[in-house]
Amino acid sequence: MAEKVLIIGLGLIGGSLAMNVSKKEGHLVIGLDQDEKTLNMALKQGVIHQAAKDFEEAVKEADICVLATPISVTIEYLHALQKIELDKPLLVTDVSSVKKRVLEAADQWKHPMLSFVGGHPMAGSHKQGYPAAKPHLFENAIYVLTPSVHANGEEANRLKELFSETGARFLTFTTREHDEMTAVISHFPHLIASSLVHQAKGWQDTHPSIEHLAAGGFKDITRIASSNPRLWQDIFFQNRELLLSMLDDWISEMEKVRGFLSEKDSEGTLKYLTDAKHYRDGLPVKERGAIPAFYDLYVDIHDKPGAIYQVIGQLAAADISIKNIEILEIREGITGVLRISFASSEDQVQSKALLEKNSFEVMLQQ
Ligand SMILES: NC(=O)c1ccc[n+]([C@@H]2O[C@H](COP(=O)([O-])OP(=O)(O)OC[C@H]3O[C@@H](n4cnc5c(N)ncnc54)[C@H](O)[C@@H]3O)[C@@H](O)[C@H]2O)c1
Ligand SMILES: O=C(O)C(=O)C[C@]1(C(=O)O)C=C[C@@H](O)C=C1
Repeated sequence: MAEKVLIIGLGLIGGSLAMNVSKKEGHLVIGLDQDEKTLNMALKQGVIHQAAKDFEEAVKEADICVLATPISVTIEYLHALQKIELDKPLLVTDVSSVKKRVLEAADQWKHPMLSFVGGHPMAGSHKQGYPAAKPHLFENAIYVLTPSVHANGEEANRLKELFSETGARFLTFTTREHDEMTAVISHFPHLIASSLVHQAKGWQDTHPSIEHLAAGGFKDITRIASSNPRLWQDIFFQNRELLLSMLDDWISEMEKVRGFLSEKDSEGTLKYLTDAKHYRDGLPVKERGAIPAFYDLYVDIHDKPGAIYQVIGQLAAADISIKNIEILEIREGITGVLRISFASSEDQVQSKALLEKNSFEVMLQQ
């Protein structure tokens, strides 16, 4: 069914969703953003069909409204929506990383025309704004739906249909389940990543070379510390109670690790690391989220001109398409590691065989 879809907030997430919705036959995408440059860019690129000037007018025109603004702003919009006189039904959804207060606001609605199904695509980036948006951001990602008390299954199905071009997989959870799980696998890790960066920064004065030693491991684990601080401050405060309780658990966990080291408990330490490795290695890899979505190969390369070209040139000659490429670690005069991601395991296995035939050292991760 053709729908008029209003997307408020055309940043990383809203812009990426708009790129998918505007591909759908017959759908009219209306964009609204406080940043005029963003709005103009999206309009110029055909990602939205109309730029709205007035919230109330745009809401009255739409069949579906997607709130893709910072969480506190989304909650303000939810309060504002119930004051608008509508003469046709409006299905509202959001993309917020924390759901408790969002659903509290929507559950309070007494408006006969309004219904709400919360949404949260579990994919993103440390980058922000419309320029970082991309249509394939949600490919293979989990897209969590959290229906409000007034919503029915049909409304969730309308959203699944609306976002069908994203390639995401939909799962429904209660608000509490969602907020607990995202606190564990997204919000708390973010807090730890920022604290690790602070720890390194603290050692910088006494060890000025420390920044040059920050290689693959540190960069991998702290990438998310480069995200938009304002957005994450909002997320931390929206999920404050759960994060406080997780900080207490973490402090006891660190006491346990401290005990292994102070007691020279090598068996305990080995078991701790082994258990973590087994759990981490068993996490699903074909979904986006904590673990990359693609099929990865790790290729050892030498630090000399043309080294990377030799690898990708051979894959190109064999007509194998690469989804992503990243230099994980390369130090002057020493070998580095190239992480190449493929969309299918066939491409991954074929590339491994090809590169090994040409004397590259390759490790496969599935
Ligand atoms: N960044 C991620 O990785 C990620 C992933 C999933 C969900 N989310 C959620 O998505 C939402 C947006 O995050 P983002 O990363 O896209 O941020 P962003 O900064 O890239 O985009 C936010 C957009 O909202 C606009 N905006 C802000 N206030 C507005 C207002 N009052 N009216 C209209 N437009 C306004 C901004 O101009 C900007 O274009 C947040 O609620 C966040 O929790 C983020
Ligand atoms: O990839 C990243 O940079 C992200 O932080 C994405 C991430 C995550 O924690 O996985 C961040 C917040 C979201 O609500 C969903 C996804």
